[in-house]
Amino acid sequence: MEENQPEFNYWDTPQNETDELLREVAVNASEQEDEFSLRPRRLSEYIGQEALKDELSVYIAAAKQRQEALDHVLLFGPPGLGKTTLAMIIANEMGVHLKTTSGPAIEKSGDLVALLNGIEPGDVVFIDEIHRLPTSIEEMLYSAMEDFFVDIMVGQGPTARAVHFPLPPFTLVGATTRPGMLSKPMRDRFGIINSLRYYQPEELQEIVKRTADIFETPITPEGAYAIASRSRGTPRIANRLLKRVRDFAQVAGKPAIDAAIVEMALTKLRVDERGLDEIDHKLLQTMIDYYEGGPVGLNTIAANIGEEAETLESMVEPYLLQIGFLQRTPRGRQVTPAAYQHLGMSQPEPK
Ligand SMILES: Nc1ncnc2c1ncn2[C@@H]1O[C@H](COP(=O)(O)OP(=O)(O)OP(=O)(O)O)[C@@H](O)[C@H]1O
Repeated sequence: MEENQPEFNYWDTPQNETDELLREVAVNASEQEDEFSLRPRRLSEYIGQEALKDELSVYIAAAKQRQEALDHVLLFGPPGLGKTTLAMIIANEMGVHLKTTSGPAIEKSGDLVALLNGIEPGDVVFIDEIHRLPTSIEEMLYSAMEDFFVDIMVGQGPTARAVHFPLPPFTLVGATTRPGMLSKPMRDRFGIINSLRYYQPEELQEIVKRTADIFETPITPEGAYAIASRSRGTPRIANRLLKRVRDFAQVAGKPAIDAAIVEMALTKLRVDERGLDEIDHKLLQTMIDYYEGGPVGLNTIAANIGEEAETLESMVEPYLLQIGFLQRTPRGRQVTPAAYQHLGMSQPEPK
């Protein structure tokens, strides 16, 4: 660090916007309280993703033995598969603090400094939706990740000055649903890169049973399996469906959640036996009714059904691709024979 550069204290800088940031964190915290209590806290309680868990447990043990910060970790995969939960577990297993934020919440260099201010050696900093960081912040992160410092400009015009902000070694855990949108230099700075895959129904069944235990709600194995098989391979959806089915079971005076009440509740919620909901049906039906099943571009589909193309691409389409109901072709998306069959429709003859 150059000698004439003053130590920067974010909290003393005029016009800081930390209040805004803290308010945002408080709102998010109350929304996430319920989810937080469902999150497993140790790697051994985290169900499924066996290969990823095996790998991580070696890296964590090695880093702890060397008394070093864990290498930076990049997790990618569709929403709700447990990336945030894993970041919390990593911090827990390493025995360090966790600071969390998301890409869109960091707009200015001051936001990044506020995030990194006060971290202790080895701490975990979690950035969800890391692909949505502004480019200027991403570039500042390079030095933070590689050499543990950030340089920022403070003030404007002739009084502007660069301030060097040293950091202790820390672990950045980045999560993204869109790995392709991450720049190569950013990607290259992560030592551990791993994807999360959709869960098998048996794994989700275990997650549902675990959550039902936490809620002290009796559930039969068949009931748990019925929820699991309609949860699009996604724990967050499994937990959400369980909460709704629990309401139906309670009002119906059922002593335990069984397959019959799941069937009744999920039919009412318009979740079909493959876990497709209204938006999936709307997407497939629009492609079939107006575009003979495709190929048709995602933007065109999005405009037709009144959804953002990005929402379709990151939240809706991955599961439809995974179960083979949609196909990506160079000319756009195409509905597959399996989807026609599921919808009880016959596929038009190719022209
Ligand atoms: N492997 C797992 N075992 C048990 N519960 C899990 C597992 N993975 C996720 N969950 C539960 O599913 C919910 C969603 O997980 P989480 O928020 O970590 O997903 P995510 O991938 O980070 O999603 P997003 O990226 O959208 O934040 C949480 O309530 C968590 O407790």
